[in-house]
Amino acid sequence: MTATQVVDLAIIGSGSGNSIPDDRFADTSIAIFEEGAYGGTCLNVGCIPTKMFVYAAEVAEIAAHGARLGVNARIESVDWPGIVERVFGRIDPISQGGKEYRVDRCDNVTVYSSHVEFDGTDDEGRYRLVTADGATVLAHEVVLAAGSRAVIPPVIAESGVRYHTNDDVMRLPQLPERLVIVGSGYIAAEFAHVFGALGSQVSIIARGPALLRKQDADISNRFTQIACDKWDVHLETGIEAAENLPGGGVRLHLTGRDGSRSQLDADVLLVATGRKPNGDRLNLSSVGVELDDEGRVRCDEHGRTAARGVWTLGDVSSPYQLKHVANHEERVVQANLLKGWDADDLVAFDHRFVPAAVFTHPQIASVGLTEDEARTAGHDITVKVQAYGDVAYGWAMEDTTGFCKVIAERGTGRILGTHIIGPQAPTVIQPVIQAMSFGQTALEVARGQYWIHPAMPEVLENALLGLEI
Ligand SMILES: Cc1cc2nc3c(=O)[nH]c(=O)nc-3n(C[C@H](O)[C@H](O)[C@H](O)COP(=O)(O)OP(=O)(O)OC[C@H]3O[C@@H](n4cnc5c(N)ncnc54)[C@H](O)[C@@H]3O)c2cc1C
Ligand SMILES: NC(=O)c1ccc[n+]([C@@H]2O[C@H](COP(=O)([O-])OP(=O)(O)OC[C@H]3O[C@@H](n4cnc5c(N)ncnc54)[C@H](O)[C@@H]3O)[C@@H](O)[C@H]2O)c1
Repeated sequence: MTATQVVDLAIIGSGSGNSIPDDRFADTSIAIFEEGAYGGTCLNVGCIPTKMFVYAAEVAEIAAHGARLGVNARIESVDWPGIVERVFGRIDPISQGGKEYRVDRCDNVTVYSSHVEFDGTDDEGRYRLVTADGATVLAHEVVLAAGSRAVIPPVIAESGVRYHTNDDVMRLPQLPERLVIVGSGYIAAEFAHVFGALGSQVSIIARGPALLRKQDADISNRFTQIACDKWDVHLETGIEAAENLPGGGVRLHLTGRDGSRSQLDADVLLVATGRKPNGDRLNLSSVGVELDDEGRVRCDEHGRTAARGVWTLGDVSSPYQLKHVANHEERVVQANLLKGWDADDLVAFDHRFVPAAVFTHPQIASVGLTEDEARTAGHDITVKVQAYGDVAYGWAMEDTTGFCKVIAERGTGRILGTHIIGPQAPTVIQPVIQAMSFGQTALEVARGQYWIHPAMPEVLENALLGLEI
């Protein structure tokens, strides 16, 4: 495509950005640019496929540990290629269908399947967008919804070693016998569970003294203990060099905290060392849009950048790299586009109580401040840690490691944070997210409603009741 198209609105990225055009934009001419799989990270290489693998891993985990409950089960085999086919046999058509819908059924939308960058503005102040395959689009307004990408540490990137990221590890043709994961955050914890439960020997290389260090310290410590018991975890370990082994496989040369050196061989290397916002690949300086010190596009609480008419949302600019946040920001920007740049009733992002979950094993969920953050912020706090094993459903599961930790303000009972590690943690935590969002105190949540007996959320009810307010 080489002609110049003029549009009212350009959207860069088809993840959450693809949800902007709805019936209210029927009279708006729109260009959507997508250089990768249509639908973005969450659908194609993120939340959705990972959780489909996680669920299979949960089933394997339960079967493997049934004997504890008197159910002697055995995993005969894991059909990895079958799982891959099932997951992507479902997802790929959704991505394809999403693109076809925009191309074939939305007359006001043009999809450009190419990388795009800004090239300043024209004489009329319209933004000039140029694609890698030669198209030029002039847009009155632009939404940056370009997401983020995996960061690869230079020692790995420059070594020439074969490595995978979340982009391709879920499509490996075979389950690797030995998988080494570099990194110790969300992606490392989730894939360690997936591959470990399905039968790979998993090694984790963590540069810090614990895994999931951004979590509350009690959660991070508990998870690290559990992980060290089932995986080959190397804490406080650096990577000095990486190389391909003849005949396949990789070798990492490691250095311990005490300066000791060792080697680790694996069939597959997965890199999970954080994600970088894609704003550095848009030539934003040509239109006066800035990145902050962490590489995120700077914007105000309404999603407006420094360039009039250029809005932003999701991983490319948000302090939270989470799909529910990207979707929320998309709804805010969508509403504000309809109101107009200068409207005095623009909607604002609500980042007050952003929850998150790590779908590892055991599952982890959190909202609000950690205990350390609450103390550092000077709150007078009361903390209750309630073990799953001390409530009825926890007995049923013979759970020995899960707990729910609630942090509240002494005197008022205002809930400041909640952190859960244990079965169904992302589901169990939801009443607290609701309570914090609507300003209910710990006692109001605990005693202002019934809690189904003997269901898992009783662990949360008891934690709330145990606070010394
Ligand atoms: C493995 C993994 C698991 C995850 N699991 C969860 C989870 O369970 N729960 C959760 O809340 N979050 C999860 N996330 C995070 C979540 O996926 C992201 O926060 C979310 O998808 C961000 O949406 P977005 O619309 O901002 O960006 P994206 O969905 O990444 O969309 C941006 C799109 O822009 C395109 N693009 C970028 N630059 C250009 C350009 N210059 N030209 C053309 N196209 C461009 C990209 O190809 C991409 O498709 C996970 C992430 C990963 C990696
Ligand atoms: N369930 C979910 O919601 C979910 C799941 C996966 C990913 N995500 C999102 O995607 C983001 C990216 O995930 P992630 O796990 O890559 O990032 P992360 O920020 O969770 O963890 C990155 C890890 O890499 C380590 N690290 C960074 N640089 C390193 C280096 N040079 N050498 C060795 N280790 C290094 C860090 O210490 C940390 O342990 C997450 O922050 C999260 O927002 C969310």
